[in-house]
Amino acid sequence: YTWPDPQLDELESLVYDQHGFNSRGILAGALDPCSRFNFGSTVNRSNVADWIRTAYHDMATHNVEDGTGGLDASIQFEQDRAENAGDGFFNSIRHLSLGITRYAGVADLIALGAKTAIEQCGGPKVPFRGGRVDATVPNNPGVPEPQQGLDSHIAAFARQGFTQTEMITLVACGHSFGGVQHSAFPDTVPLPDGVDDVSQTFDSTPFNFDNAIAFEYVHGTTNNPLIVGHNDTTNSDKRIFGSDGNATMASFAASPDLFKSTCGTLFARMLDTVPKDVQLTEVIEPLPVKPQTMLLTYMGDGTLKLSGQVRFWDTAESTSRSAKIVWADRAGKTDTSYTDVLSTNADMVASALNGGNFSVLWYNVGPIDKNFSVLEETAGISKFWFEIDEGDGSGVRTEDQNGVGFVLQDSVMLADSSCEITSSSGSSSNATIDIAVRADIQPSRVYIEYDLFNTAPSGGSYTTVNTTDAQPASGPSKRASSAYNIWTLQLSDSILTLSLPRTINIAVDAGDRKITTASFAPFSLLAGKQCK
Ligand code: HEM
Repeated sequence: YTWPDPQLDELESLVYDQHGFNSRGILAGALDPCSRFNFGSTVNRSNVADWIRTAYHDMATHNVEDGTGGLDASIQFEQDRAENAGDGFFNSIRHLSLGITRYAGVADLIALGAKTAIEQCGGPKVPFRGGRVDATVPNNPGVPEPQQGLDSHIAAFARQGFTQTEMITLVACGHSFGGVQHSAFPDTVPLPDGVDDVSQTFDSTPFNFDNAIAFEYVHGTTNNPLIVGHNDTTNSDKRIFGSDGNATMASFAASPDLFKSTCGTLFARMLDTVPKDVQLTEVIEPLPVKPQTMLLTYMGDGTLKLSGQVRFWDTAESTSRSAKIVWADRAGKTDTSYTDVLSTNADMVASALNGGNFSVLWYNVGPIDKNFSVLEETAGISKFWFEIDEGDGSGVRTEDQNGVGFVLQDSVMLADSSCEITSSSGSSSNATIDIAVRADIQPSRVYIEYDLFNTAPSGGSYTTVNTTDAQPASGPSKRASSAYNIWTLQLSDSILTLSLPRTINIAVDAGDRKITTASFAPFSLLAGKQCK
């Protein structure tokens, strides 16, 4: 895709900004190490296993015939059903919902959680698409349970869109992680003396993806409670794995690579099983060069400040490299003076999932100690791009999205006269957000938009986009120019308390056009700049 695209930019960041500088924390941050469990001390439980099981149970209500159900976060309303025994769903959703925004809802975060867990903990690469739509009511029941017979399981997977061989595979892929808990399945897993609860694992490596689930089954060394459980009625993995004479499981026991690649395909199908009217995005690939939070600030002294950061994917640190940003003015023309350095330092490195075998390098726009470039207000900007010289004689490389450039509007932006008033105790702030609107725009409305995090009485989490309108500003501190007019609004910290993440964007409606800025965190941007 081409930058900027607010939804795809956010999804791309959730998928790829996982470790190191500018990492998001919510996903891979909770899987480090893979045995990490945020909700108690039951031996052998993990976030990894809970997130994968949550995605399967949410998807498992899908009906290929009528297109209902699928990965749509309806699991939020289905947790009192016997087929959803255990507290793993509640825990997973509580954590993953911290990441929701108007661009990615609970269902996308559930899918991202599973994808990240699988990849971070030794599993196959799972291509990711976004755009799932959160259900507001429960779906029809239909998650398979261990006491049900083989015919019932074959029928349930067929309803979900999977053949018998795919059923064997998907169960093995999922049960490469985690185990069965006594508290949720007391008839399947007995409680040893001296502990409150226990989880008996499906294989000897419950926190990492590998083919031990198949190897130990085929070689008769398994301790999987759904295979060697004392109560044969609940030995569903035994019936499922043996249902084709062990052919599929034997092939996985013999080849870790076959198991991994087959699981990659089926996990992706599992995550992309959605209600029929949902249109998923393209597969989110990392942008090789990705600007982030590129913001213009109206300085009121004839200049605009351009700040932001740029991520170079699969790029190692190099002392011989020089990199610069170049821009075109509002009229589309460039000039030898329309350029500045990009700068980086040793802290600005990141890496991909699973440790990654390559580096990701971030750069500041402008000198490292400034992190901005200065533009002429009268000239403005329409787009920018990057010129990289590796210093190895190969010449200058231009990164401009195949000639399109990185388009940036200069019609509306934050004004530098914005400031905050911190309460005497320092516990709350009120911000004055001043907004510069280009004088040749006739706005019908100037406002900010921010996501508010809500919890419905039924237990579901969702976001709403709230707005606060600005008014034309007056007074000497609001330095309008012939090129820009100033609008202003008040924003209280308490408004943003429920906002996750605490970011806003400025928007202008003009005619049938809506023009918006990138989102920014107002209070951290103002950073104690007190109103006079
Ligand atoms: C006939 C189909 C299936 C049955 C009967 C079944 C049954 C079970 C049971 C009884 C548990 C224990 C849950 C607990 O103690 O909280 C479990 C755990 C788990 N299941 Fe399945 N499962 C099936 C299919 C799948 C599939 C297709 C996946 C994913 C692709 C999956 C992923 C998991 C994971 C990751 C766990 C571990 C959870 C943890 O350790 O907290 N299961 N399953």
